[in-house]
Amino acid sequence: MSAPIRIGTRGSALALAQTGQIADRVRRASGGEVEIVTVTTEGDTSRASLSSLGGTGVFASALREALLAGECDLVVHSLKDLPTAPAEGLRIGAVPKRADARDALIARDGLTLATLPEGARVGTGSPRRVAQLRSVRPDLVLSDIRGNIDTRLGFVHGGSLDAVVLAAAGLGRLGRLDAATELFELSAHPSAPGQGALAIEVRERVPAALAGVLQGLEHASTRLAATAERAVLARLEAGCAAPVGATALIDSDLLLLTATVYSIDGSRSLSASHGLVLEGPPAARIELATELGHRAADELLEAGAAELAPLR
Ligand SMILES: NCc1[nH]cc(CCC(=O)O)c1CC(=O)O
Repeated sequence: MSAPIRIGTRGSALALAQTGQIADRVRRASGGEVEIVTVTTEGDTSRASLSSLGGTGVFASALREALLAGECDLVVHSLKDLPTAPAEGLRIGAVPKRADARDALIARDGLTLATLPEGARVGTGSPRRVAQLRSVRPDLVLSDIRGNIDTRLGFVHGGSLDAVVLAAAGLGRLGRLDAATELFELSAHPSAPGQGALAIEVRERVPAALAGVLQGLEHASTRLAATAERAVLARLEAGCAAPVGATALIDSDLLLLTATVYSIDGSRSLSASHGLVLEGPPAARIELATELGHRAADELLEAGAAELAPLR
C-alpha cells in the first residue's frame, strides 16, 4: 500500500470545508488514503485588521512552509489569498472549477444595498468592498471587521451591524448562502482577482500518481480566467488588500477581462476592458491570459491608477 496523500490546510471552518471537498476528490481519484494536516497561520491568530497585517500572504506563507518542509504533499488555498509572486520550489498544481465569484450582502430583515436605511452600519475589512459601497451609498457607516464567517454573520444576527459583505463562495461552502439578502452583479461590483476559486499548491516535482490526481482536479477555463485577473494585480504590484476588482469571463475561445481600481472614498474609479481569442496549446493560452491582464493593468497605470489608490 502506498503512503497517504497529506493535504495541508488552514484550520478555519471555511478552509476545512473547502479542503474536505478537495480531499474527497483526491481520495476518489487516487483510490488511496488521504490525511488532513492543519496549519495555523498569522492571518488566523492575529486580531489586527487585514490591511494592517500587510495583506500579502498572511494566510499563505505558513502553508507554503509546511509544503516546502515536506509536512504535506499539497495545500489548498483560496486563490484570492495567494500572493501573485510564485514561491520558490512550488507551483500551482491545479485550479479546480470556480464557485460563484460574486460578493454577497447579508443584511438584517432582508434589506438590500438600495433599501438599507440612511446611515446604516455595514461591516467589511476589504478596501475594495469599502470603495464599492461608498461609491453607491456614501451615507453608510462602514466598520473594519475581522474574524471567520460565523463571527461576521454574528454581527448582523446579534444586531451590532445592519449588514456585512462576504464572498458568496465562502457562504456557499459553509452551507450559509441562505443568509445572503443580495448578490452583487460582477459588472457593478467586480470582485477580487481569483475570488471563488481555489488553488492546489504542490512542490515543483511530484510523483506520477499525484500528477494524475492534479490533472483530474484541474479546470482549464478557471485557471485561464484567474490567470488574467491575477496578472492585473501582479502588474499593478498590488496586494490582495488593494482596492482592485477584476472579472474575467470565457465565452468559447474568447477571454474577456475588466479590471477596476477605486479611490478609497469611492468617489472615483478607473476601468479597463480587454479581450482576446485563446488559441494554441495550454501553455500558450496561459501566456495570452497573462498578457491580457498586463495590458489592462498598463492601461490603468497610464490613466493614473497608482495616484488614485494605495496599491500596496
Ligand atoms: N480574505 C478572506 C477570504 N478568502 C477567501 C474567502 C472566501 C471566498 C473565496 O474563496 O474566494 C474569504 C472570505 C470573504 O472574502 O468573504
